[in-house]
Amino acid sequence: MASICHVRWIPFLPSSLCSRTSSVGKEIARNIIMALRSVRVAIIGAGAAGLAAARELRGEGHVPVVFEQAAGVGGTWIYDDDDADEEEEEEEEEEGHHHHSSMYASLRTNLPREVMGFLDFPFYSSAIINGDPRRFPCHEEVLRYIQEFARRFDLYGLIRFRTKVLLLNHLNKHKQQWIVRCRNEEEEEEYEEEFDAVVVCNGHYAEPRLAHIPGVDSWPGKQIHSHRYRVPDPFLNQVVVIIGAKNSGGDISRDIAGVAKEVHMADRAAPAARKLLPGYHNLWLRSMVERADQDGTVVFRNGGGSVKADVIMHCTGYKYRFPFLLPGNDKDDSAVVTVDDNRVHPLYKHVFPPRLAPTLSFIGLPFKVIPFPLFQLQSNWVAGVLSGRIQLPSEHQMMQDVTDLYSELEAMGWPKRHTHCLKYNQFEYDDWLADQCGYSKVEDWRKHMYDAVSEKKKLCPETYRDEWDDHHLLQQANQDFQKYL
Ligand SMILES: Cc1cc2nc3c(=O)[nH]c(=O)nc-3n(C[C@H](O)[C@H](O)[C@H](O)COP(=O)(O)OP(=O)(O)OC[C@H]3O[C@@H](n4cnc5c(N)ncnc54)[C@H](O)[C@@H]3O)c2cc1C
Repeated sequence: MASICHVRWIPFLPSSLCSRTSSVGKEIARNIIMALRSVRVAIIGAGAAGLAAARELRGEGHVPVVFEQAAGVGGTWIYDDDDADEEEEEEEEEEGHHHHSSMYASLRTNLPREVMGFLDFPFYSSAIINGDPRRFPCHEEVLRYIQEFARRFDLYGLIRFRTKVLLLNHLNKHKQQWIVRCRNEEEEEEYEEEFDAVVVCNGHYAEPRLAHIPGVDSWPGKQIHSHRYRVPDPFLNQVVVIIGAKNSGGDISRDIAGVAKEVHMADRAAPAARKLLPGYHNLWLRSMVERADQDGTVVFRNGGGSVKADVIMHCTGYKYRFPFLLPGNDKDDSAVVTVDDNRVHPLYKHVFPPRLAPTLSFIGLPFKVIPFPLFQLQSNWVAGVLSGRIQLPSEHQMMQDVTDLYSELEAMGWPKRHTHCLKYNQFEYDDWLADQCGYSKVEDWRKHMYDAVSEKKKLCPETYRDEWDDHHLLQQANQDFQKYL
């Protein structure tokens, strides 16, 4: 690192740290004049993760440049009502146009705004006309919030819009610097630029993962993935089988039930006997799909019956994809990272590939988490490691940590594809990061509110967004937010 970086005196603390310092942070504050390295960093993506990274990196004294293939900030939250089919989308991708977002028209957040927002930039309801003041607002409100974050922290000037990163390559055999090859859509030109480090924030809700259904190739109906779902109208009077009953599956089933003839929501955890959902005459919970037949029938597992269906919709999640990384060869260790059954390997604490740390990092890979605060903590960690404020263990120790994690997951019977799922330990992870960064731990009210909402969602999937009983937590959150006004 030393040969490629500029050493600078930085007489201030990293941006968001100022307001959330723990005793470790105060210790850092005492040594307020620190010699820190400043590096030029390429950030791929201007979604919530890329913006958090840009803010933290600049706050630490680095020089970030954000590459964004779309024309605006917000990533996933930019709703796009064009329901392009697969072929069209592939063509668009080849031509370098930005990928399709996965938002659908009726989407409301599945987290309350208090929980969802960045740690020191509360997600208040926007005061603008046509704003959505609800606790679980529509997607437009989230986009406005992200845009406001970019404005408030003056990030727009760091972003090169309509510029897609095509390839990342090492500058030399010591692998200390990166060449970013990109294409500017406006100028219709490709160019290369050198950076000391790269932070990958390209999101992971764009590459659909499909359920394997025996016989589906000769089944005559239509298959789509929730990635392409926008509005219920095309499903008028149709019989629709939805695979997956998590956030998207649950919401889209209810959305479609308003117009479809029948909706059958298949879920791994559902019992064999079909169950009509309360409040509906045409929406059933079914066991998982066993096979699809040539005559249009879809058969459910465990003797769960069958139905003649027009459409199968896969609400089965997404795959990690980094098309700008050379695939390399896992055997001779030349691959930057590999993606095997949705495990991005090897990554220390889901962020740094040990061999290339800290010049390459990934923000936002964990799922089943509260994303924005996690992006902020990971970004501050990366910024601190790049400047030398925070130390990483040796490459060997980081690899050992990765191996230990895999052994733990295996012992728990956890599938490989859930390597980055932090369903049971997100707060432990967040607090570990906070500790590294000198932040205070994630607020207790946020943790309790998240748990309370998760429970309520399970019990009352129809109403959890509009009825709640966590008033005391809400009060604590609002009190806490006062300090950021
Ligand atoms: C349907 C749906 C509902 C959700 N609901 C919630 C919710 O209620 N609450 C919540 O907190 N989270 C929710 N999420 C999770 C959401 O994805 C995260 O909140 C967050 O927005 C992800 O941000 P990101 O920056 O990691 O990725 P993205 O928002 O996907 O941003 C990635 C950016 O990288 C750009 N990019 C990708 N490749 C390149 C390239 N090669 N060159 C240049 N630019 C590139 C993309 O154009 C995009 O702008 C939801 C996600 C989905 C799909």
